[in-house]
Amino acid sequence: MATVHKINEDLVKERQKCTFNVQELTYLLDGGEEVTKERREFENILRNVKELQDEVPEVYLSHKERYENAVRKTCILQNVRNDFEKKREVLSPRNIFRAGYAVIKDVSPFFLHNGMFVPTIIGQGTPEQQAEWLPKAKAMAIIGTYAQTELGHGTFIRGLETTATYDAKTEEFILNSPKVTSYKWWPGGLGTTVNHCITVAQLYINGKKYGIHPFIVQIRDLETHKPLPGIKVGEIGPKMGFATANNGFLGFQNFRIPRKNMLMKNAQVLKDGTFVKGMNEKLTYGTMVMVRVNIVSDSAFHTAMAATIAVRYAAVRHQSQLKAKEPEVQIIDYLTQQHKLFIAIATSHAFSNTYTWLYQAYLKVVEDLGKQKQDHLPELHALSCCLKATSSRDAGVIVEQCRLACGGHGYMASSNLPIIYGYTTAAITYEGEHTVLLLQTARYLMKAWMSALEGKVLAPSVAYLVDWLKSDKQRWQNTPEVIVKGFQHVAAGKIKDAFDAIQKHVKAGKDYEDAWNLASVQLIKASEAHSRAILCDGYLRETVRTSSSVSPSLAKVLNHLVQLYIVYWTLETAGDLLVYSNIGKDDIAVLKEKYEELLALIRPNAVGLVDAFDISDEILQSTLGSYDGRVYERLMEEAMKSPLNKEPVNQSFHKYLKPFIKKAKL
Ligand SMILES: CCCCCCCC/C=C\CCCCCCCCC/C=C/C(=O)SCCNC(=O)CCNC(=O)[C@H](O)C(C)(C)COP(=O)(O)OP(=O)(O)OC[C@H]1O[C@@H](n2cnc3c(N)ncnc32)[C@H](O)[C@@H]1OP(=O)(O)O
Ligand SMILES: Cc1cc2nc3c(=O)[nH]c(=O)nc-3n(C[C@H](O)[C@H](O)[C@H](O)COP(=O)(O)OP(=O)(O)OC[C@H]3O[C@@H](n4cnc5c(N)ncnc54)[C@H](O)[C@@H]3O)c2cc1C
Repeated sequence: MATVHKINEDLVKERQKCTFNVQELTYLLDGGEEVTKERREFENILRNVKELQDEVPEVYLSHKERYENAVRKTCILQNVRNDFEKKREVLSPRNIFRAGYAVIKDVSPFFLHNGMFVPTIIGQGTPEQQAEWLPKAKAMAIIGTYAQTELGHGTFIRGLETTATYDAKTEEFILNSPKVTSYKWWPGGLGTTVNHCITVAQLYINGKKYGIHPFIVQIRDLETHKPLPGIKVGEIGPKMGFATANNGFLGFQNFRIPRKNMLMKNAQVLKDGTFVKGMNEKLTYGTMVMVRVNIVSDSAFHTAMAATIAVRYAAVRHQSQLKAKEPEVQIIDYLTQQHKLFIAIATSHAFSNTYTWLYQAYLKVVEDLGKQKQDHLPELHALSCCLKATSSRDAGVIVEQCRLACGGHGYMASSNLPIIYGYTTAAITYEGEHTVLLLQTARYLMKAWMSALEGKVLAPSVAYLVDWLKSDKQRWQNTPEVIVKGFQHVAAGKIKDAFDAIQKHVKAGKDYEDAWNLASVQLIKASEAHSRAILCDGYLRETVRTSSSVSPSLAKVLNHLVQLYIVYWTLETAGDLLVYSNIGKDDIAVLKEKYEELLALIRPNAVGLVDAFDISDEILQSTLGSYDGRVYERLMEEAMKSPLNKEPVNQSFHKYLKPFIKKAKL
């Protein structure tokens, strides 16, 4: 029988202080009681699968062993999931995504299968293609990835070099990787796991180039798993994180695939080689839009993980005295510690709330596209770019801040903060590099500004530009609503400045493209300010909306969190607000006090708030963040698992140290 340990006394006291119902918040964050129940039930089943328990912590395994262990466990996870779904409903993607962390300590080698391969077939395939590939892909009879990036190009996908040349005689495409730079590089699972992939390649028909399109390609034999003739595939080697993601490379040499393997929901190639244009060529980029939306949700989860670890640890950890002769204090009672941590909790809520409305906006665009309507696509693209960029970047900063808040122990692999940092920061680069995505949003903002000047009606997310042009700056008040207006004024002011900078360069004789480049630092600042205004506005609106449907005690806490988020960012961007809004120095002084008040209000609920994220110990994988708070015991237990502690004297002593010391004595 498993030993039941006592819960750390500080944590017991913290939980007693909590002023709201933790369970109620968990249900709210999950999207309903049923979702929470389903999640817990599934996590509970996984907890009891003996084969999923690691005898040796993964960190001590070699690169190869780690990968093999991840594949082994991913297969078990998939089987458990299949059994679960046979008896009950299909698990929600978020719940299966969360459970994955309990099984694979790092990133699953199947990550891209569910994350991009299946969604691309859904988003880019015709009904016939879906009927052919989806059942096999969903059942994992075939396993795939998304192979777009090449050694030479990741951002500029119009520059991809893999070619797909149509041969009308055989009704096939011939895939080739003409140069080393045209090798696919990065796709998760490609190294040694998948047997299929979506390959994004330049289409050629009768010598004419038709741009990039997605193709389904089988790359390995389904029986032997050997690469098919004409395929060169392998793993790219160790990275900063993503240790078990099995990222790979791939090259083609006259590799033939049938015509029906080009995903043709948008553009088509007919048997005779006629190219039929799609409604909008950018719809080929659709999977990326979907993943960017999902990254906002991932960022919320990663932030919640780091916050849970660091807040629980801060409640357990005592260090230094506030007053002489008094006991050492819980480090969570240092205001500087609260400053580092409470924003982590609020940020996770801000991203969850943002994801809720952004995902609905995404679904609406998908529905519209089905009716051949694409009016809201540019706005969704602009929003998904800047919110992906800002949420992943903020999450990276927050996770690192949480690590620092745990002092030396945060640096331990067993805290799990290094792994969380690895996958959080990867998201800043993948699925569209940070700066590049901010610049995509900036393109939209420049057009919106021009439309605003022309008096046109703007899309809701940029409608504030019209208000800003129409009215004088509003009289400042230190209320969340007026502060959000202030963020919009900052965004509008920076958008105007960037626009004027471009115009100035153009007037001085520069090409528009050069002018754009010369103004691009201002452009990304405008995009960042726009993101912050959107995040704060959306978070505030969602909080007001949900507050009416939850208990008053919970509504109060949610209100503290959203205020903290807004006031935190006011103080962080005070310089901008002083330039672009009516805020005064005195208002900032008042807000500094308000911020300290909010920290004090949140303090009794800090542990309750991270408990409400309901991240099980198996998912958290952290010596510092477990529910029972046995921090020191767990650190010691984990240390004892080091292979170096398995023998009293390591052989290197006899081999190297002893002769070395002897020599030194002579
Ligand atoms: C089902 C969901 C349930 C919810 C569950 C959520 C819980 C989470 C669950 C699961 C999580 C799963 C997460 C899975 C994560 C998997 C990630 C894995 C690892 C990473 C994979 C990858 O990185 S794949 C490769 C990604 N690569 C990129 O992103 C490349 C970036 N580059 C580009 O996108 C383009 O090249 C770029 C846009 C930068 C430029 O393109 P270009 O053609 O040159 O265009 P440009 O000239 O600049 O602009 C022209 C015009 O087109 C417009 N536009 C551009 N892109 C789009 C678009 N995508 N959509 C619409 N319109 C677009 C652009 O705005 C321009 O318009 P105008 O200004 O001319 O009007
Ligand atoms: C962990 C991980 C997993 C990945 N998984 C996959 C996968 O499964 N499938 C896949 O296809 N790809 C994958 N990728 C690749 C990823 O999508 C690309 O790395 C990403 O899109 C960035 O492209 P890049 O590497 O070419 O960077 P680059 O574009 O070369 O960026 C380098 C620098 O140049 C700057 N830059 C580039 N273009 C511009 C511009 N127009 N204006 C201003 N600055 C610019 C960038 O801001 C950046 O600072 C993965 C990457 C990582 C790190």
